[in-house]
Amino acid sequence: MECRRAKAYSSSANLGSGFDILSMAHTAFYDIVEIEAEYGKELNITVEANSNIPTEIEKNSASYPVKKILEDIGISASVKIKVIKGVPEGLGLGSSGASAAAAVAAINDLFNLNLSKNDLVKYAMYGEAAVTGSPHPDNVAASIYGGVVSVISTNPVKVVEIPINYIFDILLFVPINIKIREKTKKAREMLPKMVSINDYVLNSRSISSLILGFVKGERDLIRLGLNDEIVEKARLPLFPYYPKIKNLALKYNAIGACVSGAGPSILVLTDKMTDENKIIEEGVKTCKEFNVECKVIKAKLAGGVLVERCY
Ligand SMILES: Nc1ncnc2c1ncn2[C@@H]1O[C@H](COP(=O)(O)OP(=O)(O)OP(=O)(O)O)[C@@H](O)[C@H]1O
Ligand SMILES: N[C@@H](CCO)C(=O)O
Repeated sequence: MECRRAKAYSSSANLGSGFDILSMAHTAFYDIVEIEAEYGKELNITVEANSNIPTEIEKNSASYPVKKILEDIGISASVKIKVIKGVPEGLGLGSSGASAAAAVAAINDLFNLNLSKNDLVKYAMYGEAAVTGSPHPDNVAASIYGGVVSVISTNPVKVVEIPINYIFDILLFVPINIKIREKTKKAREMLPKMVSINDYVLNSRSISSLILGFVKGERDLIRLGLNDEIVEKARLPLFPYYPKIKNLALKYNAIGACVSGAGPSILVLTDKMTDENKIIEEGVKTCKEFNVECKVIKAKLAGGVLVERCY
């Protein structure tokens, strides 16, 4: 039996107004997916995990993309998938996406499929569909590529890595006593079907400012860009502490703050001008005011998915 082990990092999607477009991989957490396989008469996939995630093939974000790849290519094999969760689930940290990213990278290497990174993203999106009912591409793109990415097309999938020319650190406020079942699915149902032209313009300005800020290495543009008028506002009941945390992050001179993915975690970008300790101290107190216990994780930008042989 051949075996591959892949490691994929957590991610924060959206980055303000880049809903389903922008995402950032970070070193906060990672998932490992090990896949063992041997050719057989028919396709048979089993999943085991070290946490309470579903192990039905079509409901697990690691196994469903693997099934899709092997069916499309026409490979009959007996496949054992082991998911070792490191990214906490349902907290807006791209947990389902990290498993999907690791799984597609492992199966690609195991069967020498030579799929491009965009193909890996395409298949990993099935993992998100399995979990949330919609194949959002942003988390899986960041976990596969690493760094900060922009998904500029989904049909066909095209992901662009954004050159980052400003050095920053990452703080994540992670609520540890909130558990919302099918959180991303619910958060997507909260979104408006129509938006005003005014909000559309404001969001377009923010997204262009953020991308230009990263590329040109201009702090002020990144700060201006980390804003959203549509998605974060519609989902505010899921993270009522967010406006207060964002205000104090800006008060203590963070570069900016936004909701991490569909929440409830909050992403704060900092640099040497930021009073991080104050943000952490007052941010944790703010969470408590809302009866939420927040753990603060410091992280850096992470690289893309890595695959090795299992020994
Ligand atoms: N391999 C997997 N890893 C993590 N969650 C999984 C996996 N397979 C299925 N799930 C289910 O998906 C849900 C987590 O997905 P959800 O979209 O709510 O969170 P997330 O991926 O952490 O957040 P976000 O997409 O906002 O970053 C949980 O209910 C979990 O049981
Ligand atoms: N773009 C997705 C990311 C989920 O992590 C959403 O906000 O629903």
